[in-house]
Amino acid sequence: MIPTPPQPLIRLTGLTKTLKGQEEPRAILAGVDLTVHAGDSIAILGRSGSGKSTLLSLIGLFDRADGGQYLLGERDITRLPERKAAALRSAEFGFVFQRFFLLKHLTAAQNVAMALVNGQGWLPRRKRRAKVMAALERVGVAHLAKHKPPRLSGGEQQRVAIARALVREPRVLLADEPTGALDTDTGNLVVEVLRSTTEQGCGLVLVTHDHDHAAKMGRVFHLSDGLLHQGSASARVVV
Ligand SMILES: Nc1ncnc2c1ncn2[C@@H]1O[C@H](COP(=O)(O)OP(=O)(O)OP(=O)(O)O)[C@@H](O)[C@H]1O
Repeated sequence: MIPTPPQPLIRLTGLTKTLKGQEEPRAILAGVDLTVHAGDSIAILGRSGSGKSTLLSLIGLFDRADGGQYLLGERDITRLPERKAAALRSAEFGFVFQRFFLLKHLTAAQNVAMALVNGQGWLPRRKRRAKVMAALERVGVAHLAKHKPPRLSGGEQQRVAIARALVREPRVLLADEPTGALDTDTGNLVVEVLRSTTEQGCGLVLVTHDHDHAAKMGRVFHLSDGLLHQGSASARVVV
């Protein structure tokens, strides 16, 4: 018997987004196709303003596409109303940004625990603690659980932010320039940490300007003229 291929986590087909400002409407995404399976790691490269963050915000349900189709598993969520989108966003996605957005008066563990408050109500203390410590452990900073952000390096803070994104066990991690504020070595470490999350079945979509970081992902796409072109990290699409 031929095994059935696994169901994709995400399937985007012909996704479009046009900006309707005061000037002429401008197509930012002109028909994006992308499939993400469990355990996939995907890099999206592209020049500044090409629409990478726009695409990530559509995938993460911060915004909705104008056209095309967005399937999450088998569910069509192309035109989901905001209330439902918010619930799905916190249940299914983890987000990592260039800035860490940690609360400086809370410890690393408390920062990670904050993500559990909104998503799952208050879990019993012991369960909450176990989840928080497991997330910190996963990114190699459990020993810093009691430290507050001002005492942590940039790379350590970003790892705490990744733990915060992982603690609700998202199906997909969306990272927008997560190494933008870090030096080269620290950035490399953070990319390794992000890549390692896919070993436990998380899907990862990384937006980056760094071709070396992109090359560490399983698939590399270039966004240009509103379309995703699959290629290698070194192949620069002429725009
Ligand atoms: N809310 C908005 N209002 C007006 N223009 C916007 C808005 N959001 C994005 N844009 C424009 O849409 C285009 C795509 O922006 P986007 O941030 O997605 O690009 P990007 O590839 O992520 O860029 P960068 O690499 O510089 O972060 C840009 O020209 C940007 O100026």
